[in-house]
Amino acid sequence: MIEFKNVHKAFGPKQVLRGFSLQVNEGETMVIIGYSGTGKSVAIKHIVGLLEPDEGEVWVDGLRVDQLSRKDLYALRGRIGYVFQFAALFDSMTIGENVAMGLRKQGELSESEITARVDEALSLVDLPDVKSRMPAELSGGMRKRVGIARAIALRPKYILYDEPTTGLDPVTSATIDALMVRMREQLGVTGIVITHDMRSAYTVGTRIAMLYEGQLRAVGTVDEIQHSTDPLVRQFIEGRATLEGTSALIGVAATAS
Ligand SMILES: Nc1ncnc2c1ncn2[C@@H]1O[C@H](COP(=O)(O)OP(=O)(O)OP(=O)(O)O)[C@@H](O)[C@H]1O
Repeated sequence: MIEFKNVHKAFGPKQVLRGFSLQVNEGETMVIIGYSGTGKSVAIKHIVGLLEPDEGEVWVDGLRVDQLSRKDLYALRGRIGYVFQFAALFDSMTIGENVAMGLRKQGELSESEITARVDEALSLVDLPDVKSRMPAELSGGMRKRVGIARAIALRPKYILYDEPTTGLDPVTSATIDALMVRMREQLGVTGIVITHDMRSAYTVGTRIAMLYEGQLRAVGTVDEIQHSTDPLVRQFIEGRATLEGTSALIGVAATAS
């Protein structure tokens, strides 16, 4: 289980998280939605200790992340796959080497075991034949899938996906969505997905949380969020424009006119 408890985080004078609390249970895929710059990426970076809270706590499997020794933090990171927004593959390495990198770093498997894991991970993302290719030879969508393969090669308990479908065409996005569902259903991976794409949120989420002004605004099943009566949630999920400083209700009027 992953739990944020009243997390505050500022960068200089800029207060980003202002008492964010959220519980992510085992086996679920929690989608986090919210306006740009509201702190979604900042929140999930706390899970792997890339950021530390100014106040509040982040717990993973009963461990308080900011109080772990370096060694325990590395062990925790081994259980958490992180798929970054820009599937940052190393351009000078083959796809196979990219996927193997985390396993080599862990130093626990023999070369033949690593090869087997890389093959397995690439088949799981339906890219069995790209091992010896270079990243530049692949499309953006394929590179995202390689990023997911690299995460699952470590057989993580959790995967954090930061905007996995941003910049992809609808068909490729649907492939990535299907893959995230597969990770949960077939491998039992617990996921957290940050996305702006509501179609993707409804497809992959077992629950959806909305972050607003550094706090949890709403959390619920897909159905609950789709039927939310909170005007801010409605405005966001319906993608309605509003002018800064105007209320959500003015947004409704503007759309209707
Ligand atoms: N290391 C950092 N130093 C200073 N400011 C930061 C740092 N990381 C994030 N921020 C700021 O915190 C705010 C929240 O950023 P974050 O990336 O979490 O937003 P987000 O909700 O994920 O947005 P988006 O949907 O656009 O990715 C932004 O204003 C960002 O500039």
